[in-house]
Amino acid sequence: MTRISILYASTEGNTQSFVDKLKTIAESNGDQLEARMIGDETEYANETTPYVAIVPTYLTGGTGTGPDVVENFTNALGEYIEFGRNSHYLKGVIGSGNRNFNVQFNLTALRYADKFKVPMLFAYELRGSQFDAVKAYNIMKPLFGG
Ligand SMILES: Cc1cc2nc3c(=O)[nH]c(=O)nc-3n(C[C@H](O)[C@H](O)[C@H](O)COP(=O)(O)O)c2cc1C
Repeated sequence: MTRISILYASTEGNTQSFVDKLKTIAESNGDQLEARMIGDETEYANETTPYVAIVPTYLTGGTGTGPDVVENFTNALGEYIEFGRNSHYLKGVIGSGNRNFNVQFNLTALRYADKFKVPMLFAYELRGSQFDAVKAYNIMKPLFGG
């Protein structure tokens, strides 16, 4: 049995829906998936075991990709990863967004991967399909020894 650990942000429920799909897939494979949502109310804590971050994209400002871009709603997750030694346990980032945003698609996850020097594991759109969730699960599982 593999134990997969996820920290995620979800403002409108799409990422929550994707995480729920991942949980069902993990359970049907005899694995465990622990997922914690990180929001403005979350107390900082020291992570002591590996995890993957799943983050949607909410950006405004400038050209969308330059230095003047502003991250909205998902900052709490980024700050939580920055806290203490938490970034040392981050194994990679899964991101989402809406392709209507063109070059800004999935940009927050790309920015996190760059900032924390971890792989950008997988990207999907909105709630993600069952196929997306299976792919993401298969990419994540080996990172937890599975
Ligand atoms: C105000 C706003 C800004 C957004 N900006 C982006 C963006 O820059 N790039 C992108 O790919 N998706 C963008 N999206 C789409 C969201 O990332 C997408 O709907 C995502 O699934 C939301 O996840 P959540 O429901 O878990 O919060 C934006 C959505 C909103 C409402």
